[in-house]
Amino acid sequence: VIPNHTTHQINTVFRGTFVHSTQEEALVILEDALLGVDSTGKISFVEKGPELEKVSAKFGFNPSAVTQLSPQEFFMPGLVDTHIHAAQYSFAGTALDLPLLDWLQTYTFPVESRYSDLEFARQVYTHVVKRTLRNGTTTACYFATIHTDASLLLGEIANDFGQRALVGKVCMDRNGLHEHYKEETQDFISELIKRKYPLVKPVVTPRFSVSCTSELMLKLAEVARNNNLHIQSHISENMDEVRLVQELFPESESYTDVYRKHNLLTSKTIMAHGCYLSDEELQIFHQTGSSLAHCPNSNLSLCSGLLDVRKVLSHKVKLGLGTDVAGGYSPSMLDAVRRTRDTSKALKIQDPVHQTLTWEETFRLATLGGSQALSMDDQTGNFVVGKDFDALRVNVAAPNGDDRNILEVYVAGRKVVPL
Ligand SMILES: O=c1[nH]c(=O)c2nc[nH]c2[nH]1
Ligand SMILES: [Zn+2]
Repeated sequence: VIPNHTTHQINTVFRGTFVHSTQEEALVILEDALLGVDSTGKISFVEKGPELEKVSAKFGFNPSAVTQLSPQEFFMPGLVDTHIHAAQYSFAGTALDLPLLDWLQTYTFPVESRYSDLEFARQVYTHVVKRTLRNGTTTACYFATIHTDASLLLGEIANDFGQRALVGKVCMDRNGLHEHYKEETQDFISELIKRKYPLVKPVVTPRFSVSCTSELMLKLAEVARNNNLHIQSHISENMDEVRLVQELFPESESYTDVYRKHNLLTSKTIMAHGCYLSDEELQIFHQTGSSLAHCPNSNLSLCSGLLDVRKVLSHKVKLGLGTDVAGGYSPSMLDAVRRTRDTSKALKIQDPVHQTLTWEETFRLATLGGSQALSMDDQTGNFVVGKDFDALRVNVAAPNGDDRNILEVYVAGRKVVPL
C-alpha cells in the first residue's frame, strides 16, 4: 500500500497502555494500543496492538520500528496549567503569611518590579519553564510582568524549550508600584506574533479590576478583539477583593459584571479563582463561554476561599486547573490535582451532601478540561487523531508519586524531557 500523499509521514509509533479522557468518559484506558505520530507532531492513528500488521501496511511504517512500553508504563495527555505567574517563581514556597491584597503589596509587586532586569528575568524564566516541563506541564498559561522585553523573553524561552504557552504581559495602571509605567501591550503583541513561534501566543492580561482603570480595560478588550486573542485575569478570589471591586465600580452589579461591561468576557477568556461567584455570575460565564482556572493551592495558601468546582460544572462553565505560582507554592500540576481533591473533600466536611470530585474527574480537569478552558481542545487535551501529540510517558514503578514517575514529556510530537 502506498501511503496517501496528503497524509504526513509517520515518525514514531508507540505500543502499550494509553490513558486519557473524553467528553463522555472521565477516564478511558486503552490497553495494548498503537499510537502513531506524524512528522508534524500530530496523532495520525490510534489502533489496536494486535492489528499491527494491518496498521503498518495502511500507514506505511516498519512494524519493527515500534516503541514498546513496558507493562508498568503508560502514556497520558500532557498537563495543562491554566494559570501560573512565571515571574513569581523566584519566591515560590515563601511569603504565604498574608491575605491576597497585602500579599500583593508586600511581596509580589516589589519582586515583579525587578523584571526590568533582563538577566534576572532570563534566569527565573528559564528555571520555571524547565521545572514545569519536567513536571509534565505541556501547556502553560503564563502571567509575566508589566515589562515588555522580559515578557517577550519568556515567550522566547518557552519556544526554545518546546513548551506550548500563552504569554501575558501584565497590565495595571492603578493601585500598584510603578511610577514610570508606559502601557505597551500592542507592541508586545505585535512583536510576539511577528516571531511566529509555532506553540507560543500572546494573551491579553489585565491584572484584575483592582489594578485597572475602566479606560485600560476597554482598550485591552479592543486589542484582544482586533487580534482575536485570548484574555486572562483574576476574579472573585478573596472577600476583601470582592468588596474593594464593588467600591471601585459602584455602577456594576457584580465583579463579573465589571468585566462584562468592559467587553473582557469572551469565549477565549480565562479568569483565575472565582471562589465567590454567584449563580447569576456563573450564568454569565456560561453565556459568554468564558472559563475559570481553579487554583486550589493558592486558595488554601493565601486563605482566599474554597471553590465549589461541582457548582461551576453544574452551570456548564469550562474549568481547568492552575498552580497559580506563587500564591500557590507548588509549580507541579500533580499538586494541583491533589489540592483539587483536598478542597472538594473540605467542602464535604462542611456539607455532607456535597458530591466530591472523583479522581477520574480531576484527572480530566487537569488535561482535557484545561485544554477546553483555554479553547485549545482542537489541538491538545487527549489522544484524538488530528490533535498534537502532547503526552507524558509515566512509569508507575518509580518509588514516589511525583515528577520522578515521568520518564518522558512530548509536546507536539517533540521530546522535550529529558533534554
Ligand atoms: O493569586 C493572585 N496572584 C496575583 O498575582 C494576583 N494579582 C491580582 N490578583 C492576584 N491573585
Ligand atoms: Zn494569579
